[in-house]
Amino acid sequence: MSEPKVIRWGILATGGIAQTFSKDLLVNPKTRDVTSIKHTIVAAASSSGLARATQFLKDVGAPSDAKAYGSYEEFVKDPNIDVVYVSTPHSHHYQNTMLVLEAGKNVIVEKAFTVNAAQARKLTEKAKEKNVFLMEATWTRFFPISYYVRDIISSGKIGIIQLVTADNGLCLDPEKTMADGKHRMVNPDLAGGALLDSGIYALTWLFQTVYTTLPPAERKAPTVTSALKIYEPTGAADELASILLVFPRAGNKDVHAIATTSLRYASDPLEDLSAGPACRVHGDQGEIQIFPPLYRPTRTRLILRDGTVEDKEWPQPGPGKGSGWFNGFLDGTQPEGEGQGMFWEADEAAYALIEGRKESPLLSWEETVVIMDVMDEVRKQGGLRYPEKIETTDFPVAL
Ligand SMILES: NC(=O)C1=CN([C@@H]2O[C@H](COP(=O)(O)OP(=O)(O)OC[C@H]3O[C@@H](n4cnc5c(N)ncnc54)[C@H](OP(=O)(O)O)[C@@H]3O)[C@@H](O)[C@H]2O)C=CC1
Ligand SMILES: O=C1OC[C@@H](O)[C@H](O)[C@H]1O
Repeated sequence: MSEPKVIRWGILATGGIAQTFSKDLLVNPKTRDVTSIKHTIVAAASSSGLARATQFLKDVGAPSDAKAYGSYEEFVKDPNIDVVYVSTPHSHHYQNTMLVLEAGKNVIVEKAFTVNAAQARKLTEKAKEKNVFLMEATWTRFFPISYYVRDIISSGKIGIIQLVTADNGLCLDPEKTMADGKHRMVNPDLAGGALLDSGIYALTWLFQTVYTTLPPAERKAPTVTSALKIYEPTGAADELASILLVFPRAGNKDVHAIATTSLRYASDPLEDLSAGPACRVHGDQGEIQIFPPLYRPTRTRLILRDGTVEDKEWPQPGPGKGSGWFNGFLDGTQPEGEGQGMFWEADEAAYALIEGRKESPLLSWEETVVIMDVMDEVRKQGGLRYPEKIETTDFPVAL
């Protein structure tokens, strides 16, 4: 058997999710039956200084020769990096990713991809110009459970899709846990709010079931009707979003799709799945249900009109090596004995690099831009605009 191809990662920013992602990168791929590739970390950069980057590399167990940088600008010049993972707050994605692209490097960017669609378009144009790989790192798309759900729909098992509902509610108690308003979840300067942070997962399920499952030529952007509730303590971030999308389809087969998201209620209040599914894809022959949390679901139920009921569990493989941020990320809990699941998106990037692809068919540049267009429209209808310095497409801008 040939040796696995090693992909050399650079980590831009050293916060919570960067730790989880980096630890997942270093999980042995054989634990998920992947043998053709392997990931390593060759560099990390922190805007907080060299010491922070050095400590980060130690904490995540990176190889001892991985290089620490105290500035993003120096880091992007490192010739040893094959691909960069950008994990700053939403507000910074555009500036940081443009910096990486200008340096001619491949890059994946945490969700939400950018603050707005204009920024998303600029980044895809730049990736095209530089002929490099670019992908929104919405990890859930690349889980085996997502492949399964998309396949169920494409196979026609549940018939013609009529309606999809998806809810991602995070019960964060923001006035208590983020009382000073500086946390990225509620801070307007960091493009905080439910929509961009957790609403993206509800939208991900709508899009990957209704849009991604069609051949690209048949995909049409949806119309948007929505309501937002503003989080009053910080004034310019949303705490609740309700979105109705109508996806046009030929032959009177339009699909209605509803996404809801919140910082105050949980999709699964007892965290035991007793609240039922968080996403339901209704076809005229049955439905596929996905249980919460929608950012990291581990259970599906298929119900067909012929009486079939099929429950499936989708535990994440590999050791639980992450820092434990999900299920509320504030209490540090994580399912015992499970991997986090961030390695799937890294694998997707690795395959693309090896095959010379510049984007992922599971989340194309075009689809990312359409999703950002939807979020722009929701913010427009809800009267939510962030500070100009993070909405701008000017580059470089110091934030
Ligand atoms: N995929 C997933 O499941 C998750 C994704 N995310 C996404 O990851 C991104 C980061 O989230 P998370 O890791 O929780 O955030 P953190 O606040 O924990 O980390 C963000 C990091 O960005 C860097 N940074 C640069 N400038 C700033 C600034 N002005 N304010 C704050 N941080 C700054 C800092 O790193 P440094 O000092 O080293 O430069 C900081 O540690 C977001 O896009 C979020 O939506 C978050 C959680 C889960
Ligand atoms: O991306 C995310 O997924 C899990 C949540 O806990 C977190 O708020 C969010 O940023």
